[in-house]
Amino acid sequence: MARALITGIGGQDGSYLAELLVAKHYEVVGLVRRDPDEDIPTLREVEDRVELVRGDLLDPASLRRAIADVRPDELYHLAAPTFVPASWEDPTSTMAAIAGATSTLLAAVLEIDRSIKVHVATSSEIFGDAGESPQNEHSPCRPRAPYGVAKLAAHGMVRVMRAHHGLFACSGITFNHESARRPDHFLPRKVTRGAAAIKLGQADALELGSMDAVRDWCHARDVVRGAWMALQHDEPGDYVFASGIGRTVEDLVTTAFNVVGLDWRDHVTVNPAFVRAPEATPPVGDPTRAREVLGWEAETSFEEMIREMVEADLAETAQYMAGSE
Ligand SMILES: C[C@H]1O[C@H](OP(=O)(O)OP(=O)(O)OC[C@H]2O[C@@H](n3cnc4c(=O)[nH]c(N)nc43)[C@H](O)[C@@H]2O)[C@@H](O)[C@@H](O)C1=O
Repeated sequence: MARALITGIGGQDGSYLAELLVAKHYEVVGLVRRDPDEDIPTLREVEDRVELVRGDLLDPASLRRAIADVRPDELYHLAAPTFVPASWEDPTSTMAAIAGATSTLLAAVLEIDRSIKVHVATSSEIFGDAGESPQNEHSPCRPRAPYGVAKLAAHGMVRVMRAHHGLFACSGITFNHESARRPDHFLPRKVTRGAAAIKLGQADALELGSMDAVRDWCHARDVVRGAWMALQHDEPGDYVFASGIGRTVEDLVTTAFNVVGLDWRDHVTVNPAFVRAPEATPPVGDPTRAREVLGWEAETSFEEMIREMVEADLAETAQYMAGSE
């Protein structure tokens, strides 16, 4: 039985990956920052089938210990701070938690067991003002925020540890990926939750930022399947995981409000507090390499994903309303 260690198992991506690996009969161990005995709602489907160990991205010894104790065949490094604007508030700990932790894990693999296959979740934020769109694995990288700089350092560490030491290490350059497990400070969940609340009379307005910003959204389930596929290939490599389609915030809002049969124009207002500096290069991914080398493609369409999220939020809001009656 293959054994996998997932950092960030309690997050959106970690929980979907845990479900995938459990279904494939892996022994799954997850690294969590909090008390492993605490309830982690995202892991309800697999809680009896995964083991949790404690570790903190800012505590290198805890990361090394996890590798040494678990001795996984495959390491999926997904844990990281993820909200891009927050990286401006504390660039130093952003670098430590993303670039520092990735270096620590790769060095630990080298020292403890260099046969461990490693997948590191990086990000489309490494491209920033790339000057070309869509972006592929060879596009220029000019990140625009400390988060992207830190992810680019992590991506670079994967590449040099692979080239210099021959580690089986892969960087998954993931564009935006979503689900009903996404926290609602990210746009898609904020919109689907807002549309559900408005539909059920729990709110009447939704404040957003830039309506014309472009993103390439796909489902988190698809992205984590790509991570697994990368580690099953004969050779390690880097892959863009994306739908390949750019959509605006307005497209997303329209799709979500259509699910509940409302016109977003009656409810959405722009709050400058949520507006970010416009991007010169639209972040849209070119997943050709993942498709040609791994046979990967996004299976859930954008519309299906948004519908799934809105329906989950309608159910959750209705449950909350029933509980507070
Ligand atoms: C690939 C990358 O993907 C994610 O980062 P993100 O793209 O910053 O995600 P988001 O959902 O916060 O913003 C998406 C877009 O939506 C615009 N937008 C408009 N109005 C609101 C608004 O009200 N809230 C938010 N959050 N965004 C808004 C906002 O300006 C931006 O253009 C993370 O997973 C990150 O970890 C990662 O790696």
